[in-house]
Amino acid sequence: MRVPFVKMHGLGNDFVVLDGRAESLPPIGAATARALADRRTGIGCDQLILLEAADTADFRMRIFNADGGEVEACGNASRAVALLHGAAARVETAGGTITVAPSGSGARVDMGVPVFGWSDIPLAYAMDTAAMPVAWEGLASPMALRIGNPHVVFFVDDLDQVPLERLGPEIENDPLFPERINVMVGQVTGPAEIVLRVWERGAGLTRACGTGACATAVAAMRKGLVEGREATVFLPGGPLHIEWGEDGRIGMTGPAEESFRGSFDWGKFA
Ligand SMILES: N[C@@H](CCC[C@H](N)C(=O)O)C(=O)O
Repeated sequence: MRVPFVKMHGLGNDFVVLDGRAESLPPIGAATARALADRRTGIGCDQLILLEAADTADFRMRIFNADGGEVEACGNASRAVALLHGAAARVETAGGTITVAPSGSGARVDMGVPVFGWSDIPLAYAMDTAAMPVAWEGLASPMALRIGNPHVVFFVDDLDQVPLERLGPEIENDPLFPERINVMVGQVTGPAEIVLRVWERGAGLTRACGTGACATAVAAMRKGLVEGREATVFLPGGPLHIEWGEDGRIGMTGPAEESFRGSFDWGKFA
């Protein structure tokens, strides 16, 4: 059986998208997701995205990291999926229902409301999530929050000095984070500008993370590191515009692109 796929990306954070909305696909588990995501022997991507029919939204988006783990949210894939769908839509995810709307060569996504409670993120024990009393070498006093998925955000004076490829996996897998965590390191470079590097849970260093950009902008706003409630977050793959409305909801606007379409032999990956 051959299964069609669309290869897409948002700022270089890349996806294999399988569309099971009209005709359902065979069940996908961790091993299949890992095999498809493998850049040497599969199609290759940071996340595998599965679209399914839904009862209470226009459709459902399921997200698998390159390590095979199914997770709750993916900001960049939300924009890619908006482009693929071609119209505004309510999209059910494991992290909550989001609203996507194509805009120019990308999309705006209503990412919902951030969550700051330690047990909701979750952390292993109670602490102040706005200034956590923890450090990994020079990375200290981060903020933890949930944007559908869990993030820990550090701010530093010089991003180039941070060995994220070494500290990222250490922090991701620290017992303080029972569901592991996405690790964001930001440097504020202007009244509404942040430069961000990303270590993603289950995917490692990526060129961009949409939920991570939202988490970092909200953390900077909460800490008073930027002025107002809008910021541009510059990732290795390019910028995202983030607003945090007075109603508590986060808006994310940025590009997405289709790279190519193809099909694969299901039996090879099942
Ligand atoms: N690339 C994504 C986030 C994907 C999921 C994340 N690695 C997790 O494990 O929560 C984005 O653009 O938000």
